[in-house]
Amino acid sequence: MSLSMVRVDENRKEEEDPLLESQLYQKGVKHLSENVVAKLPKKYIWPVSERPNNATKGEVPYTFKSNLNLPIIDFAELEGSNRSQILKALANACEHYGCFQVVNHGIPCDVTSSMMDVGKRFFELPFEEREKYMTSNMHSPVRYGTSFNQSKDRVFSWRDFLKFMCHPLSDMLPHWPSSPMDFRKLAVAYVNETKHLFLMLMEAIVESLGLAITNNNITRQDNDNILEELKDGSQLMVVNFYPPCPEPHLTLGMPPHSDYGFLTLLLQDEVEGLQIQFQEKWVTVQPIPGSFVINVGDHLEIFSNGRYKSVLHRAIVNSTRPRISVASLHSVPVTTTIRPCPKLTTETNPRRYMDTDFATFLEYASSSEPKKKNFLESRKLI
Ligand SMILES: O=C(O)CCC(=O)C(=O)O
Ligand SMILES: [Fe+2]
Repeated sequence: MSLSMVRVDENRKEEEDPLLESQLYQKGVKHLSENVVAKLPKKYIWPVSERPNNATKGEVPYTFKSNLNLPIIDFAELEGSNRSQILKALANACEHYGCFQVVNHGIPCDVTSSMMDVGKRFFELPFEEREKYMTSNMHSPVRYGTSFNQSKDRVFSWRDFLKFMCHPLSDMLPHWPSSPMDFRKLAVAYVNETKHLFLMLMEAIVESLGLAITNNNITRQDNDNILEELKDGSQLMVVNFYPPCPEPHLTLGMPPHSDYGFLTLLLQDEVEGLQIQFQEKWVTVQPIPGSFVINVGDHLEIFSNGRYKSVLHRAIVNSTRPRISVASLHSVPVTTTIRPCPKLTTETNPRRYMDTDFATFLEYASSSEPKKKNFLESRKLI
């Protein structure tokens, strides 16, 4: 295909052949950023009200730069005499922010940096190699793609991604990319470490909800057996790649959404881009090298009967630096029903969400455009 066919002119009258043009967009933004454009193609231009605000042309759109201190949880302190204080901080973060950063989490630095590095090398492979994993099938164990849902999105997002399922590991592993050659080895180490950290965090979160968890008086009913379910639960890894964008103030790397699971463990490089909504404003999460951003997902909001809130977040892009993030999404097994924990509902605080399961979510996600917290809204009883 001749790229000149989609070269963007001054007035953004770009399309000579809509079919060729859409084929080009389907190849993703890495391809686009390497081949065309001094201006952003129309397909990526978001309505004014949804663009990153406060940015002028050519600037990196750092909205509301750093006037928020996102809670930082020192994971090592959870094991010490400060545990009850840290649990309070955790509860506060999950109730009021839906998000916190974890430092001293115990995952070796070479495991996190190798995952970032091999993710980056995957996106450096020739397109023909990456293309092998392109599919619109949401149930596929591995999926390479662009935007959010490239067969449905009317406006595209400036992101390419690689998603791979991780549970059960031995069944999933043979489907993962075989190139770069060390991809599987490094990703397995990362998957195991993040799963362990997720379970430790959930143990603390269950305790912070007032559900007994001490070794001597743990009761199955109290925590509704949730920790056991999570041990055998689903894990999805998403590597996001955001190349430099010619007009970042007009687009988004990822539109506002909440994650579906219990928690997402997000590893980001040193380039800013993640924003969370806090008190109706978009706030940039300052990367802390080696730390994880932890997002409360919809399933934890449901389990806690609305006490902990899933966080609305999005990614913005910039004109100079590529950015990578790796999200690890965790939940119960795909066949398990998710419902408010009975211990957290009372006559005066009745159940706020109806039963839901993964199948319903996947159905929803593949049939409609993601809009904010719409899925969760559709599960609300009151
Ligand atoms: O890249 C980011 O910072 C956000 C990624 C994200 O929200 C996701 O993968 O669900
Ligand atoms: Fe997300």
